[in-house]
Amino acid sequence: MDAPLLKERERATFNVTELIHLLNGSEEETKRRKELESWLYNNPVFRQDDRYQISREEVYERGLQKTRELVNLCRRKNIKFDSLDFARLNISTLEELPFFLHVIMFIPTIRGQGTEEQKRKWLPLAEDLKILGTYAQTELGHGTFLRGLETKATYDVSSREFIVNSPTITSMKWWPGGLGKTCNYAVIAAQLYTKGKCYGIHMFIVQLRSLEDHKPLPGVTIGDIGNKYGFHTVDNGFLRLDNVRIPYENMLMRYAKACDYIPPVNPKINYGTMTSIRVDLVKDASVILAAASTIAIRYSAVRHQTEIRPGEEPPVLDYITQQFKLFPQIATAIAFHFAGDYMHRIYDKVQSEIFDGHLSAITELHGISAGLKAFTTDTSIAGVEICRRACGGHGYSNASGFQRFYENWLGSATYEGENTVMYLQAARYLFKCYDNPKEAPETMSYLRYPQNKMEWNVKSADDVSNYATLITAFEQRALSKISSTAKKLKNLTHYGMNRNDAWNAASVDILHSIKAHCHYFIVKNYMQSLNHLKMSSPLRQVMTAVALLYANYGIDEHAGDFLESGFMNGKQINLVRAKILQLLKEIRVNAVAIVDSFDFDDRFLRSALGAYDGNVYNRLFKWAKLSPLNKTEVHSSYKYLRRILQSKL
Ligand SMILES: CCCCCCC/C=C/C(=O)SCCNC(=O)CCNC(=O)[C@H](O)C(C)(C)COP(=O)(O)OP(=O)(O)OC[C@H]1O[C@@H](n2cnc3c(N)ncnc32)[C@H](O)[C@@H]1OP(=O)(O)O
Ligand SMILES: Cc1cc2nc3c(=O)[nH]c(=O)nc-3n(C[C@H](O)[C@H](O)[C@H](O)COP(=O)(O)OP(=O)(O)OC[C@H]3O[C@@H](n4cnc5c(N)ncnc54)[C@H](O)[C@@H]3O)c2cc1C
Repeated sequence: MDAPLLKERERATFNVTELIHLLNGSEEETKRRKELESWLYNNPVFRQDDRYQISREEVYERGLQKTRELVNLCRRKNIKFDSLDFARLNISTLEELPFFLHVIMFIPTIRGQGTEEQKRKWLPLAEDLKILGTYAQTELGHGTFLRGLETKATYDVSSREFIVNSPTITSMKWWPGGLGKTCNYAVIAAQLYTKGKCYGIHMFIVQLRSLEDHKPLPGVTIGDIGNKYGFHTVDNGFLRLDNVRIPYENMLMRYAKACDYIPPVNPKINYGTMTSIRVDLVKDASVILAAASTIAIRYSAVRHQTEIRPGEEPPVLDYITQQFKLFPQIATAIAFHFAGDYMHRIYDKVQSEIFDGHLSAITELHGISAGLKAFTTDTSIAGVEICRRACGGHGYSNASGFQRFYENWLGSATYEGENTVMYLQAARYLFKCYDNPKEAPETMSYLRYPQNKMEWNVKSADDVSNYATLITAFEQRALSKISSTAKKLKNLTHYGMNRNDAWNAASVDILHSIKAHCHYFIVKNYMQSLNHLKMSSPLRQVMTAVALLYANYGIDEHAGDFLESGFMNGKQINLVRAKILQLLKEIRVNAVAIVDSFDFDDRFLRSALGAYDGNVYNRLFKWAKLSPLNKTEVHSSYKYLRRILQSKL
């Protein structure tokens, strides 16, 4: 192992294994995760060393080979698709596999919106992979505005069938994962028409390809939408339906009935699958940022460059600017880890209420999940890029491992709800609670108390080491934004603007308000989670420093907000900045040990810069030699080069 990483690990002041188990939930959870990973990583099909030297078609084919291996493994080990074990396996492959949507959206939509009879029919087929489905909602012309979707499902009473049709080019389904070449079924979001009346979006199970030869069925035009930033293993596809007839029983009718139409108690119950993925994305944001931080910190500990003191070329991790870039990323990854735990707890609670027929909580769940999905994906996407840039030239190489994270994760700002739209959806709920504070859920309970123009009684750097004062700072910042925006909305409507135009006119302020609220929630949840966790005092000291860094860094990053709120003054902002420098120094000794606690296998990171042994340069050279251009000493295209060299200008 590279000596610098050895020395870094020897300097650690806490037990790495204790933090690994804390982040995994328990020692047993850690053991189970590592066992599952070993089943994957020991399988050569999950290799990735030549990932950037193969074509899109080979990448897609590899994706299907991995799917086959993953499915065989699940069958051998009796791992169900809706199990925690499968979720762990899935994140460990960190490849969006072609059948991915089948597991995370097609099956859950049937499970959540099918009648008992429909579940009895379709779930065994889907769980046994007799059929492979996707979630086909987005169209060429509409992704966000679901009420604007154009695909039609017209009920034909005489034949007891639905006629599913794409009436225009913009109504073609566009983007669904696995739609292009993999899936033979889809849950299709379509406007339900019966007896000449439109009843809005409902979900319909439609067969797309023959189960015998996989050819498209009559009336089905289908294919891949072409190359994208990432998701190369996934055949995101297009689909045009030309009056395809499906049986009456293929409309998912747990909450609505087509014949003599009975509407769902809450029409947005049909959107439940999207909410479940948004909840997952909060924890995924933590994993992606933790992986990128691991690569950047380990590399920064072995990369020596220039001098602080003459004659000494230090690891770049000794530069305060490098620490200022990277340590907040570690802190953010841990903050989002706890936010993801919170989201899953809330989701499970609401799901059980929904299955008991109580739908009231779905608006709150939507409001919270939409906001945190946008906040954590936006922040982590930016964080991965900060980590990449912190690795200089080698960070720009595919050998760094960053591109694979980045190219797939970039999509999270768009899929499952474009982030601006999600922020505004969350804000819609936030301002409703502001106007009716008694209805505010626990996550917005601070709205119940009028904003007091409190002065932050912070006199020294030590005062910014107190969770309560920091939580109050973020609370007051959010309240200040929300109340001033609410006043703006009130003025706009008072002077005659209708509510929707006023909302649009104030939407930039609304965006700032909901982001401030999300930030407050993340800080509060982070600190309260740490307070509830049992840990040794050496570990608590480290975790406290990291949590304080997350909060103080957030104040520094948005200093204008805190000053504008009147809650802090310039002197106090400087105290925060002094505290940040003190925390960077305190964390430095444990930086490598903290990312070791994220416990990523090298075969997950697939990074010459972030491997556990720190043997960067040999790994880079070995990877470079894989380049197809190096198959021959003189490339076959030399004939062109020769002409260039011999040509006369
Ligand atoms: C590792 C992860 C891998 C992921 C792989 C990628 C797979 C990707 C799959 C997809 O992308 S699937 C498609 C995702 N598409 C979307 O998310 C579309 C987003 N758009 C919408 O959700 C809606 O169009 C909208 C933005 C909510 C707007 O709809 P509408 O115009 O009807 O709403 P409003 O008039 O604003 O009223 C909103 C009203 O409805 C409630 N609500 C909205 N959504 C939900 C929901 N999901 N659950 C519960 N309630 C919802 C909202 O609270 C409002 O209620 P009220 O305020 O009126 O009470
Ligand atoms: C990798 C990937 C995988 C996907 N997989 C699937 C899938 O499996 N199934 C599926 O159905 N879909 C899928 N999608 C589609 C995805 O859900 C949509 O792209 C997404 O919902 C955004 O919709 P849109 O593309 O129409 O963007 P638009 O809504 O057109 O957004 C364009 C711009 O308009 C702005 N905007 C739109 N509405 C508003 C508003 N009300 N207020 C303010 N600004 C607004 C947005 O903020 C954005 O800046 C996938 C997309 C990607 C990138």
